[in-house]
Amino acid sequence: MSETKQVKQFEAEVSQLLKLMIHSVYSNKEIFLRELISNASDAIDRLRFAALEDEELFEGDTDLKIRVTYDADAKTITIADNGIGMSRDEVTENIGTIAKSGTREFIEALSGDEKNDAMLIGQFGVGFYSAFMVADNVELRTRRAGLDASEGVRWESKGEGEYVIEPIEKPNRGTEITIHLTEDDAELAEGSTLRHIVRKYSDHISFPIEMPAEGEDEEGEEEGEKFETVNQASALWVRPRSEISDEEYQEFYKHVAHDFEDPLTWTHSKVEGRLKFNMLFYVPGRRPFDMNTNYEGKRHGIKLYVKRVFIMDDAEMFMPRYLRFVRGVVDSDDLTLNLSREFLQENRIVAAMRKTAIKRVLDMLEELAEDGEESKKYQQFWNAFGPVLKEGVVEDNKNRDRVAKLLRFATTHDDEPAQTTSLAEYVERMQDGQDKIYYVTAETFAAAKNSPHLEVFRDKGVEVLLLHDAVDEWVTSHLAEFDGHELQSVAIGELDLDFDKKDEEGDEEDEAEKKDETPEELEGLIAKMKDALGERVQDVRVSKRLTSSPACLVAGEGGVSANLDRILKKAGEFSPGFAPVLELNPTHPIIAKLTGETDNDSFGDWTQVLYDQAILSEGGKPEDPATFVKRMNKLMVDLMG
Ligand SMILES: Nc1ncnc2c1ncn2[C@@H]1O[C@H](COP(=O)(O)OP(=O)(O)OP(=O)(O)O)[C@@H](O)[C@H]1O
Repeated sequence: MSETKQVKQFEAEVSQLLKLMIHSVYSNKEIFLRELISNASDAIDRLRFAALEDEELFEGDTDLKIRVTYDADAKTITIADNGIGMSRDEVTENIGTIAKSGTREFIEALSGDEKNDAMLIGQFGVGFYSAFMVADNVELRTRRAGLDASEGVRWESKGEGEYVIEPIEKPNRGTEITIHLTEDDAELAEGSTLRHIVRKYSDHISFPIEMPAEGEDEEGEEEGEKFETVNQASALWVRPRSEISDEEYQEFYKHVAHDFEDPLTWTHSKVEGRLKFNMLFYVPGRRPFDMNTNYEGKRHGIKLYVKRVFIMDDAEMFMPRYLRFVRGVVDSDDLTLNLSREFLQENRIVAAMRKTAIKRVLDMLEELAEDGEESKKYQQFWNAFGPVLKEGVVEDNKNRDRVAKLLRFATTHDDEPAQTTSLAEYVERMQDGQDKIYYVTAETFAAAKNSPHLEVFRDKGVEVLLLHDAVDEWVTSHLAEFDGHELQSVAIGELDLDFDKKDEEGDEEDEAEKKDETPEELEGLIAKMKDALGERVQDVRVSKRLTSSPACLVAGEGGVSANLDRILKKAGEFSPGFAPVLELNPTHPIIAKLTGETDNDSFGDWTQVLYDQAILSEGGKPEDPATFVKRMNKLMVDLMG
């Protein structure tokens, strides 16, 4: 153990962040206090939880609280808590580095432009380091609960690349942070200012936040020594909704979600049936810096409390994966205090609570999706978390229909990448006699939008959903129908868009007509092409899809689309394989030319090129690109004569 005084360098990322803090033009500097109080409250929560197992950790002091004191002359503010505290290793680990996910993305996003970067601070949230927005020196004294008084740690930094760490004697457990204010921010060290800031941002903290009694107490000879609680000091989520202001809900969100920005919406309910519990759930206003890791709900998902006592962060058993963007608190009166994660995963009470939790979150999203001013917010939600919510169609059988109603898509109706159309809107716009919901899947929006499979749909004005998220293939394979209308890929199976005829002439005649579809003069061509393509195709036939392209590939009935085949292969998963059908557009000049082609080699080249082009045009890659190019060049030279 290194029990000496050491000067250490911050990690490069921390240094960069600190520089940003020190030169910050972030307009809302006072929130540093909210961040430090939020950390203090978490530390007390963690102590109380650890003490469930080992009461000794209280060290005889169960009066859990946070104290904010100040010294106007010395220009300091001190925030002290009697929470869990930190060991020397923990200080180095937590305060010298940033373990937070998304840090790299955040640093990369910094532009050097102060205003822009200040906005990013707001999106990223910097916790402890926000102290450097108002301080030219920060001092932290801490001792981990249960360790000897001699194992206290003092940490100090000016925020300029290095910090000092040394052992101190600290009789009482917990953490004290002293902010040495800069000249510009010195006026913060004043009673009524601090009181105001605490009430504004930290009123919801469930532990008492004490400050020296002042002002009200005119007689106060002992001013400065008497303390009073300045916040409500009760768990916000157990208070009646009618008594909580929007601002309080918003500040509480920032505390639980470690977010600097307001949430988009929330739902708060008290359940008092067979089971008793409180739930408060929020939808964040934007997607976290790194969708993939933070998103998984690491650390800042749902907090579980049992009878007001904090039990754990990320109580993922209360929320299905597709709702992992939800942040908030669950507080049960029925669970016991000593429980493990494993126990909770299997628990009947938890299962019942989870069911209600899902229902509440879906209610909240439905409300947000309803018309009016709120629907803009729903769009904001969808843009941030749409791809995650979509997983619900696959994951949650019971709520599939509810989730389906919440989905939003880009479509050929406006040909814009923004996903704004609901399935209900699509159904409303369906043509007379149309009974299916058509969609195309591709890797990008552009590939979907320009897919040759859409030609006849565009011609006839039939709307098609343009899907290009990887998850869409799974969504469509699990969502067989919506509102009685089957979902149909435009790239799978045969196609019949003659809605009007069907209405007038009835199905039987229509069937008869369908069988008779290949004109005689094309039969020879088709047979020759099948021959030329061999195993590359399952079949060659005349297309009902194409109006301007010469050919396209579609999956046979019951087959997987080319897009899904590519996704599976890329992910190293088994694909049942794409056994394509090559469809031809008999009105295209190339097809007309091929009908009269007598040179077998040239016919073979044309056929292979058509096939490879069909792959390219829907976003795929020819199996043998070099041969494709060679053939193209040969044909071009031939044509040039
Ligand atoms: N008062 C405290 N008592 C004990 N540990 C603390 C205290 N303040 C901070 N820490 C430790 O330092 C870590 C880093 O704190 P910091 O505020 O930088 O980030 P955070 O709270 O983890 O996340 P965020 O940046 O999202 O707020 C915390 O996770 C905690 O382990």
